[in-house]
Amino acid sequence: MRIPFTKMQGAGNDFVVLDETRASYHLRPEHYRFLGDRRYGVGADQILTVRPATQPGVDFAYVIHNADGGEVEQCGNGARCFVRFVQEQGMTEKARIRVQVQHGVIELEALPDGSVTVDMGAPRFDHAALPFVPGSLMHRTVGQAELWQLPLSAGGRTDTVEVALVSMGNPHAVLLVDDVMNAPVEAVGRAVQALPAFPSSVNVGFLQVLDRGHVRLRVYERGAGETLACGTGACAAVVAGIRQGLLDPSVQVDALGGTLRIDWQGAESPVLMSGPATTVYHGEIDLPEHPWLPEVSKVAA
Ligand SMILES: N[C@H](CCC[C@H](N)C(=O)O)C(=O)O
Repeated sequence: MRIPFTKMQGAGNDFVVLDETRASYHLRPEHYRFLGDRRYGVGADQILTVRPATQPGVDFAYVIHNADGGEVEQCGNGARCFVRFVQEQGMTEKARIRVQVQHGVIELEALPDGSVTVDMGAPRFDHAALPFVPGSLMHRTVGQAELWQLPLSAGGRTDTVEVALVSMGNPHAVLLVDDVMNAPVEAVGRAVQALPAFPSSVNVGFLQVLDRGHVRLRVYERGAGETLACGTGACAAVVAGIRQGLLDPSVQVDALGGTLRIDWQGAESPVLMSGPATTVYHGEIDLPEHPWLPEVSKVAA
């Protein structure tokens, strides 16, 4: 099956965008894995699909699959690319659109300077929202945040990391680090994701606070590994920092791949995210009915 796609990126988090507003391709997880593969397919952290809205007062539906083929609830950098895509494709005349995702509706606005602002909705902290199953894990309270002590066994040693938990529709565990560039992102990220406390896995953020309005962040994402930027991860990290009394309501987030701005007034207010969204190229790909990919474990990441 030959399908058109658009390659896009937001602060280095990259996407394959598919238009299913006229017809569905009826893709399976193996197809999304193939599209996301950087050797056999197009290569991307996530695959974003535009579908017709199924509820009133909404312009489009927005479906997200990680590179591992799994469908997920939300993608912030992808949302900015989503609105850029539907505008460039002439699918809407609006500068501000409402888009339905798994857990609700988000509002996206493309600004004249080329950046895009997204109302990502309010964060949630209840364990069911992630989900998080604490079992016998210990925690302490700092400011408004519960900080959970997670035992990680790596290399025969058991260390403990302390995380704040935030749901942006998708699950995030955020830990504070002194030097994000030397943080053991993959080792700790994988170990946290493997814990039974996270039955649906989790995105793991490594947050370095530079001052009350400026942070550095790296994220080991569920279903994609470390990405150059994570929009929902930036939202979750800033919310976690504000709740611990470390950050002001408006924060510049420096990710490896670019800069995002996150604003949150606390409590039930929505998290607002601003940042870049770029179309890289348009293409077509012959998608095999039964794509073959090597075992990831045998192939260097
Ligand atoms: N890996 C995430 C989805 C993509 C999030 C990220 N790319 C963003 O910009 O928010 C998850 O499994 O929840």
